[in-house]
Amino acid sequence: MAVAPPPSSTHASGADQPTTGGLRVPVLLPMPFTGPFDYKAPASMALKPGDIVSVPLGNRRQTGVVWDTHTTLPADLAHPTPAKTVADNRLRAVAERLELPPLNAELRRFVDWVAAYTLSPPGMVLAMTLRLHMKGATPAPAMGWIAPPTPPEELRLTPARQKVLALMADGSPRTTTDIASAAEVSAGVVKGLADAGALRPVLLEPASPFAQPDPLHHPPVLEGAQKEAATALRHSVQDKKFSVTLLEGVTGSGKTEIYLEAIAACLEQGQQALVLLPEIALSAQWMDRFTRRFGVRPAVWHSEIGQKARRQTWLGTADGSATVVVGARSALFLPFCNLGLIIVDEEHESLFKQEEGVIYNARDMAVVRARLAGFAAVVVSATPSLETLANAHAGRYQRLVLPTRHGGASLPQTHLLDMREAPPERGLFLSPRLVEDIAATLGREEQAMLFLNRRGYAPLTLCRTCGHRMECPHCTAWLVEHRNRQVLSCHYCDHTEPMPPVCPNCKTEHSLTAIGPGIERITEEARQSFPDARILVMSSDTLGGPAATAEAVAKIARREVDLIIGTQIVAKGWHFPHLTLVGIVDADLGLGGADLRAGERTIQLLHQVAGRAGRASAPGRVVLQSYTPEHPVMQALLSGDFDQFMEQEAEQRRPGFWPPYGRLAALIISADTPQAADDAAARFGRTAPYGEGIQVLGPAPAPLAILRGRHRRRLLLRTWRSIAVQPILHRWLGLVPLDRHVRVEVDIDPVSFL
Ligand SMILES: Nc1ncnc2c1ncn2[C@@H]1O[C@H](COP(=O)(O)OP(=O)(O)OP(=O)(O)O)[C@@H](O)[C@H]1O
Ligand SMILES: [Zn+2]
Repeated sequence: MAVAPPPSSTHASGADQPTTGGLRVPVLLPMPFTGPFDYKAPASMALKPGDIVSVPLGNRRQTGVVWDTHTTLPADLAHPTPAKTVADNRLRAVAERLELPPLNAELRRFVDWVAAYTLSPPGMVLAMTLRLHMKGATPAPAMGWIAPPTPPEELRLTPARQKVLALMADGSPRTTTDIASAAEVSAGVVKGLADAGALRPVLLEPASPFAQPDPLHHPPVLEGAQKEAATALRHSVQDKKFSVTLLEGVTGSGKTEIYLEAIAACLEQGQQALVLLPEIALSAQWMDRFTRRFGVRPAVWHSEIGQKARRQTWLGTADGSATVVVGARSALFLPFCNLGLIIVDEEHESLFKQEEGVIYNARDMAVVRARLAGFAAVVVSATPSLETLANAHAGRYQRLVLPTRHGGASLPQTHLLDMREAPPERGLFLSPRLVEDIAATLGREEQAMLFLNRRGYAPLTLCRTCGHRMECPHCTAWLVEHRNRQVLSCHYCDHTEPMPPVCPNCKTEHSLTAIGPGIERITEEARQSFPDARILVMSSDTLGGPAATAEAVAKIARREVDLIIGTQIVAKGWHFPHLTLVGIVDADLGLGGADLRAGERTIQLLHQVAGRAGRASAPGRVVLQSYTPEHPVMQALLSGDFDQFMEQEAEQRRPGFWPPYGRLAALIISADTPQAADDAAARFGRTAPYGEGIQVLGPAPAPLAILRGRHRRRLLLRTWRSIAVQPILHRWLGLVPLDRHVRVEVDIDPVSFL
């Protein structure tokens, strides 16, 4: 049941006063309300903006944050909510100020900004910052022992006891466990000494779990372009001003090595650094690299670290003890107290876009956080997005380029295999020429990799008798066969069903047929072609988590694997020195559909996979299987001229004001019934904004017309770059009353058009 919130008052204007004394204070709660609520602050609490407090809400207690009494948003984004002032005598009082570090002004402004930009309730953005359970968040201090200057007179001294007293003679406090292991005695000895009065209990400061990275631990030797780039990055950090730098370089050119120098500069000036990776769970090798450079591991933030680690890292960023954090996009909302640098590695990755809840792009919001707080951001890629390239061309971003691979390694040679000329045998998917190439590679005792971005055995199951297709009952999607688990499953929702023995439509037996390949099927084919090869399959189905991934990567490095078969996981920045051949099973996949960025995204992904080949002394080869070798994407992969391809992309997008030359915002309307969805979509269509430089496309059924049982319609607002979409959207949304069953999602700068 919904709790009736206390009446709200968002102070759209007002003096910039500290909210001390027995006053009313606005408190932002991590919930989908339009703004903060007013509470009464007992004078004794002396509350200030940023303090984390517990307040009554309905008949519960809720954690919230004392918010600012005025907004600092630019006019484009400021969206004043009508202030409904509650009489003083009806205000409820703040219950308690929690013993937690307050959220600083920088972070509060960032929360407001992201909320306004994405049209999300500010409380939902705050929720991403407060995502730890606040209860009991201060860890209990540990107990330890200290030796008094003189031991008690009648102490019986055994050899074990002497060892302990010798250890403790330096006067430092230690825990029982530490004493027992350092003096090589049992815990009983420690207890005996304590009982005899030879050790006294002390409270230990809660130890920070974060060791400090040492910028001088193991610096690399840099020359030429690497040295220039590292120097430029160091300077932008040392400037302590807002700047964005694009660090662009071919795969294996040392981009990671170079941006670690920016982190070193940041550490040298006593500031914190944040590194955002698209898939932190896959970062085993990255962690090792960091450790080699700085001597210790960084703090890590992603959805799979436990509750305790989350709490420690959250507190560590707030008190400054966590100096370098590497994380997934949500790390952007950690309460850093002294952040001086954000790095976004693989900035072109669509995984930086969060598609649920608060819909935001972590790459873009990282730049916003850097701008609001005045420090350097670095975005890194071998194949930068058109958005970032346009920013570099316009001079908004500094651009640094590493043109060659490190250590004399050459870029892999690319071969286009025209599948119309060299088709595989019926029912198979690897061209005989690719099979020969793999055989030759394995014969030289080098490693090969097959890439196909499709999980499971087959993307479609069809009845040969009646043509029935196995579809998800809840989504507009085919069911994907997973033969290892003997199920059909939907890749858009949780639906999974056993493989039926007969066609559910015509009841014919043995008539259901797998159409097309997934990596399970490619693995089956590879096992037949290379019965002696040691094959490792890498996909989210076979790699349970970060530990399993790390183990798989270690196996490859130890050369216990000959052939790697994987989905996009294999593209992720790995450095496999013995890998010399990469075969792309279906280079055309991903080019179908009407996605604005299909070409750009395909070239980025395939370039990255290709970049795994030949990173050490032996030269690498990449074989692309394609039915459309004349396609500009294939030709660009063949020539390696990424810049020219991106220029052509730019020319195609410019005239129609497609991003980055215009702005997009999508409305996704969903409802329980097609009728309700159509009605609501039509109302949005009728009230659509218009004007010079403003256009609305749709409504139209979404490509995923049904998702988890909800019927979806889309509208797309496209404007000139000079026009802010937020005020237009606010007005538009205000014009259309919706009934309870209809939901509207706003997606600013959409990446997915499904
Ligand atoms: N100056 C250097 N000194 C020693 N080793 C280096 C240096 N520069 C790069 N390397 C090594 O070369 C390899 C490739 O470098 P790195 O992984 O940084 O490249 P990258 O551009 O980030 O690659 P990718 O885009 O493919 O992920 C790594 O093993 C790295 O340790
Ligand atoms: Zn489904």
